[in-house]
Amino acid sequence: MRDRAIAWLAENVSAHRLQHILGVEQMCIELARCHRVDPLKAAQAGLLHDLAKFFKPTRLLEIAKRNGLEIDPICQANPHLLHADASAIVARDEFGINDREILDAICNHTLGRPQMSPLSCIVFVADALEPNRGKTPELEAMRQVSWQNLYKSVQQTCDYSLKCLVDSNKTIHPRVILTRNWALQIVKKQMEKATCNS
Ligand SMILES: Nc1ncnc2c1ncn2[C@@H]1O[C@H](COP(=O)(O)OP(=O)(O)O)[C@@H](O)[C@H]1O
Repeated sequence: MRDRAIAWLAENVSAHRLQHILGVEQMCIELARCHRVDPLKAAQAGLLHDLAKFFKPTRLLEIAKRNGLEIDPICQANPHLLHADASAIVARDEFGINDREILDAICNHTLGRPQMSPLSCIVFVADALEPNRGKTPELEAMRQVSWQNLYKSVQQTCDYSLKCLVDSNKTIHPRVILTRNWALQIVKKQMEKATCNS
């Protein structure tokens, strides 16, 4: 499957995006080993997360409608946000992926989702932090956290994405805020527990 997926990606995304995807795949494997998640599932989700990245808005809307996805007003105005759901549909239809957890991790890679699985958390943070994203001190510090605390890393990734969206004057999909609040709540509970035990 991997070779076929890479050949498919080479035809359907840019060389730069393919590098990013391979970086996500590798970081997913390493994070999965670190956080005791199935590395095979993580590798597949990482490799397939951006299959529909270069699909045109009309195609994304058409795929979403055909598959009965709910298209909220923000996705309607910015169909590119549907590339995550569309990638999961391509993963299922072109590559025979039927594992719900893998498909969900692909769907959740851009906006996250409250209560998402550890596998989804891994793909969400790897998408933002894989090495090709750059070597700024902020990203390097976030990478450190990703090995130590997956939920803290989800929260930081949401904060980072929110800052970028505000700075570039973009409409913000509220699901990333819900994801951030969910992860923050978990981190706060972890801290309370650590204080109680000390
Ligand atoms: N919460 C959000 N609200 C609105 N747009 C978003 C949100 N999160 C990401 N985006 C936008 O969606 C696009 C895809 O995001 P992402 O999958 O993280 O892309 P990339 O891998 O290119 O960084 C980006 O252009 C980003 O600005």
